[in-house]
Amino acid sequence: MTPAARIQAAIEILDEILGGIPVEKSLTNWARRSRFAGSKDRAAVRDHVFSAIRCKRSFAALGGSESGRGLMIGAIRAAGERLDGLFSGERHAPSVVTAAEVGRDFDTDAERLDIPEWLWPRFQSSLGNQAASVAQALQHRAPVHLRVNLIKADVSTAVAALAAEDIVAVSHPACATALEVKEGARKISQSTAYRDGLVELQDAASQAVVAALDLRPGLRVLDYCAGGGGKSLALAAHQGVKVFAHDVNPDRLRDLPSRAERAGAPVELVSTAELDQHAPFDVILADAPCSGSGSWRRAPAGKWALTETRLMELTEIQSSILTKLSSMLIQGGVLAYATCSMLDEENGAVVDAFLSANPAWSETFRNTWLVTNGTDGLFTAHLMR
Ligand SMILES: C[S@@+](CC[C@H](N)C(=O)[O-])C[C@H]1O[C@@H](n2cnc3c(N)ncnc32)[C@H](O)[C@@H]1O
Repeated sequence: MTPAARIQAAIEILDEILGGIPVEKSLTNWARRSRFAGSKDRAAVRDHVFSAIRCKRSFAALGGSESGRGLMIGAIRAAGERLDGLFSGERHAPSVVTAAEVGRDFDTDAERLDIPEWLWPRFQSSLGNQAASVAQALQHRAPVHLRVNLIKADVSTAVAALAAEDIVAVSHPACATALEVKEGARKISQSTAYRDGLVELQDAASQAVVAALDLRPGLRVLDYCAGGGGKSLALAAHQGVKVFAHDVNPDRLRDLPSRAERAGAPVELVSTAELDQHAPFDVILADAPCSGSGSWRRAPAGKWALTETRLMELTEIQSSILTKLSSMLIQGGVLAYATCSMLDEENGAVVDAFLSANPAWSETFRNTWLVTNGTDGLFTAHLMR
């Protein structure tokens, strides 16, 4: 496909997404009806689509409309590139840009920074003078990080195994097990290093949330909101630690047994009904459902889907999870609260409200990771009674 044809494909996919079709579904639909597209074409179209969703407000302003075409015109203007070679009207290329398709100046900072207008004041109160740089970081794609699975390999062995398959990875400062992939990211899932369980795809700050726990042999650890199980596997990579994985939606745990098998990291799945018979636990990780604001680079549609009402609902769910889990911990155990959000309402405010309502509890650790430091944005706090 020519560069112009890739843009035309992105325009069609974006129109579907703006019409309400989920991002991955729309990309898959396009790939199915475009058998002529090679893997490089698919990757390039995907990059166009994700970039346009991350920057939906600013590209729409620059491109003159919130349509697939407007977003792609805005993308090209934002990159300072010429439109005429791409919007040529030739075969498979988008039609020539008309005089009506003019861009305009940004109305607000939130529009320039691609944050929903209602959210910008909260973003500023959470992040202070870092709000603008964090919002700018969210306009760009996330790096690819790996976790070295210490059950199978040490860091240098994993780096060498990846290098043998033309995947260049270097240590990331956020966590001792974290690697940042510099070259060959698209080869990871087919690589022997990945298939043999030497490495897992996992953001460095997600690894750091687990590394912040003092995990010793013999501890019984519950990952209460295990989801796909990324953190369960990181927990289970600690020798002698017994990991129980739970999720209110058991479907989300579906792939965890095969992932645990590949990693050589035993994890026991626990249903909601079985929790009481396994309690109390020494450590509970509550990686709570949240806005996902710390991972909006990877899942940018979430940035535009979030509403004030949903944010309020999430904070209520977060608080209720903490309250529920506080009765499942041994005396002297650690309740670790975590989110992949950078909004104070979901982080410090939830923990502070819990501590005010439960004076026997205290906080022993708190940290926030911001996207400006090259990881996803995450928060964690350790609570003890
Ligand atoms: C942030 S995700 C977990 C991500 C996962 N820990 C990981 O590292 O990949 C939050 C999870 O919480 C689950 N969840 C939502 N509401 C819940 C609730 N009330 N109790 C327990 N889990 C819940 C969701 O199904 C979702 O899988």
